[in-house]
Amino acid sequence: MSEINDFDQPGRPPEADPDDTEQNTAAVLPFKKRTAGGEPLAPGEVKPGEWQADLPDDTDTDDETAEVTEGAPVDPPRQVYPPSVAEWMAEHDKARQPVIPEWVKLPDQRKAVRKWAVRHYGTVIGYHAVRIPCIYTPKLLAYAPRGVWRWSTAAGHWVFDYEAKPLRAAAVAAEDAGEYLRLSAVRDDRVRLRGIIAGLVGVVGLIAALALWVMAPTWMLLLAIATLTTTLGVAGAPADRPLIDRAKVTFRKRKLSSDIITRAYAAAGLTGKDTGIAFPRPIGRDGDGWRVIVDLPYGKSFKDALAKRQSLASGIDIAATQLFLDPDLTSERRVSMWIADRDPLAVPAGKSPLLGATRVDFWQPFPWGVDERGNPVMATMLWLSFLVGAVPRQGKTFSARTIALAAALDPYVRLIVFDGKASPDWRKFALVAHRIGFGIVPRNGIDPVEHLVAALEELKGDVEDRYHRLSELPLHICPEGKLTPELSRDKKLNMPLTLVVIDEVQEYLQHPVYGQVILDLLVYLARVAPAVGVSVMLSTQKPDDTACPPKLRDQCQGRFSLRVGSWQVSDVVLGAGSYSEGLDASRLLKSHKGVGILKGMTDDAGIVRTYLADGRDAEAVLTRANALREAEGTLTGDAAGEKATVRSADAILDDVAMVLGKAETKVWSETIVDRLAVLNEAAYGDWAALEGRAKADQLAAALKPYGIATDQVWGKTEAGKGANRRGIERQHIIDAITQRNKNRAGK
Ligand SMILES: Nc1ncnc2c1ncn2[C@@H]1O[C@H](COP(=O)(O)OP(=O)(O)OP(=O)(O)O)[C@@H](O)[C@H]1O
Repeated sequence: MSEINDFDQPGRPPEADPDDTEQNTAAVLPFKKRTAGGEPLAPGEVKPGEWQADLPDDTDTDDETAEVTEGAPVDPPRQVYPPSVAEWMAEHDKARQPVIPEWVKLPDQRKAVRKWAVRHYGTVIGYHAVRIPCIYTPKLLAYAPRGVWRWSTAAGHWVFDYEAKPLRAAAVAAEDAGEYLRLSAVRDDRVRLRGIIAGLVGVVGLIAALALWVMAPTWMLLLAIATLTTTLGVAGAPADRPLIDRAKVTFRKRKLSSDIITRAYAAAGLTGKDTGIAFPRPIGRDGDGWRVIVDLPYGKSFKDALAKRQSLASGIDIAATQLFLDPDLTSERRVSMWIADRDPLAVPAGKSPLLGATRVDFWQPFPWGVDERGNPVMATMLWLSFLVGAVPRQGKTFSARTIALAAALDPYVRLIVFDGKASPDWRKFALVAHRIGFGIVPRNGIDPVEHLVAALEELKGDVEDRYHRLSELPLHICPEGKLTPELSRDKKLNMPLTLVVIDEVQEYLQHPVYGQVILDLLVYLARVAPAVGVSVMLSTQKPDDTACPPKLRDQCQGRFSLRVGSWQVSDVVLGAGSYSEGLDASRLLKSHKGVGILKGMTDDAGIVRTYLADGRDAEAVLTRANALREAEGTLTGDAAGEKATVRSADAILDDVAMVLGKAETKVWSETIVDRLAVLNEAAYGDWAALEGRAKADQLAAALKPYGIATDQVWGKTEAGKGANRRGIERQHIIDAITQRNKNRAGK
């Protein structure tokens, strides 16, 4: 009887018994168990991915006659179904390489490869050209004598049949005279023939050398000497020291194996003793890195792997910035890893291709950057509002500006640009912007904050008007009730695509007087305006609830977060739940300038290394955009030198003060609205047309941002009369105006 070995595997057919089972011919020795990594297994431990058979309790060894009962296996062997034809074809489709590589088809990539080739080979050629006279030539001259010696020795050995010498020596040692004489005769014949050949070659060589010396032009003689010296120098060079230096450093590129990945998952605690990871697809190269698909043990999820990202990177022995984890829609336990050869985010994407563009169609996606693998990322601002957030100096302004530059190069896009920080970054947009303002401090008689409020109110009116007009247009012109490229470019309709850019928006939102008004207007525009071709792009270094309230952030479908301080802030910019999807902008490093995580612009979310357009580039583009707009007759508003005839947003305070008599301490709201309509029919006519309470509500809403209450307490002062009516105290208005004037003076 043979012992049952612990390593017997289920599913493996039983070995046929040897013919003579009675005879004890060999003892079965138990092997030491070993893990995949070669370590001996602890007792009871199982190799990952293997089943351990539950053997019947064999303690009753005294009972020699006990029979092993055969029954249905607890875990029947897994059935492996052959792939269907569709699966087989899909698998082969995936594996097929494109006939023409992608980089040949895409002009951007072609250009990049061309530039790289010129740069790379130019450097290599230059590197060697410098070294030819001062390093390579002296080395060749030094090695040439040894080359002469090596060649002549080799020629001598050949002529005198040196290779057969050991055979002759062996015949002598064996005292085999017959064999020795036979070998000597062969050698004599061979030496005679080879001597003649060598002599002829020598004579021809000498004649050729003399002919060259006497007849050849100097350049040919020099060339011949250089060739001979180089050949002799190469022949004489020591084998361990290269004659030519390397012009490039070879980067560390290790081959990844499943053992390394298994080690990493075990080190990160994602696999247990009895549970291993599986590799549904072979590990393969993907761009400048490796693509590894891993199935975690049952019960573990992508989130677990994400939480252990640092440990996984350490287990693979790479920097955390080289490891990218993506979820897989087919299974919660499947993790797709991309392991870059080196940190791809520290490599800038380079200059924006827009710098060379003469014009852009803003209805089409435009190049904004590249992803971590160098694939182009196209951006679009159609039908969405966009929020950019980051800590300072990471490239927030530059990345938003590249989008605004694309808009500037489409002469039919109206631009409204405000920069809360008044930095030089946006100044040149004055060449094209319909409305523009810098900072929050009034200069040259213009208050940029009031200008912003007026611009947003103007835009709000425009948006409402667009909705009315689009719904009135016949279906064949406006099929979905939405703006179309044709409609947006029809100057008579005056409904161009509009991009509102507000950099450092928190400066405006925290403004003591207009902050609330601006917030309300932006919430309205971000929510309602994209459908009629008006997009809002906001950027902020303070995305928190006070500086940029959630009611505004939540309206932004598109989000872009460059480096932030923590994953919580990253979630604030990118939207709640982004971290659990693997999107965490706090992982980005300080050196990752212009790099961020994009979400919501398209179906895909991921890393974008934005293209660079510096101040000078931006100026060149905007000068071109200005000329383009002038030629197309689309230069409007501030850029066209138009004086904005806008009422300041807080004009309501002055108007109310004006309609209150000096002796009146308190006046009913309805009365004030009626008087306002008389004062300025265009501004307040609609209010006066409202019925009863609606009139008072309208006034209350307009005065609320300035802290003026139109309260019911008022009603109680005149016993019983109009207790539920509302009104205004004159003193409140005076206080608000005083405060407003103080704020203005303090700016
Ligand atoms: N795409 C990019 N590629 C390379 N470098 C970039 C890129 N974008 C920005 N930078 C670098 O980062 C610096 C900071 O950029 P930017 O002014 O846009 O940052 P910011 O986040 O707006 O800073 P702040 O909050 O101070 O305004 C730039 O001066 C530039 O050198």
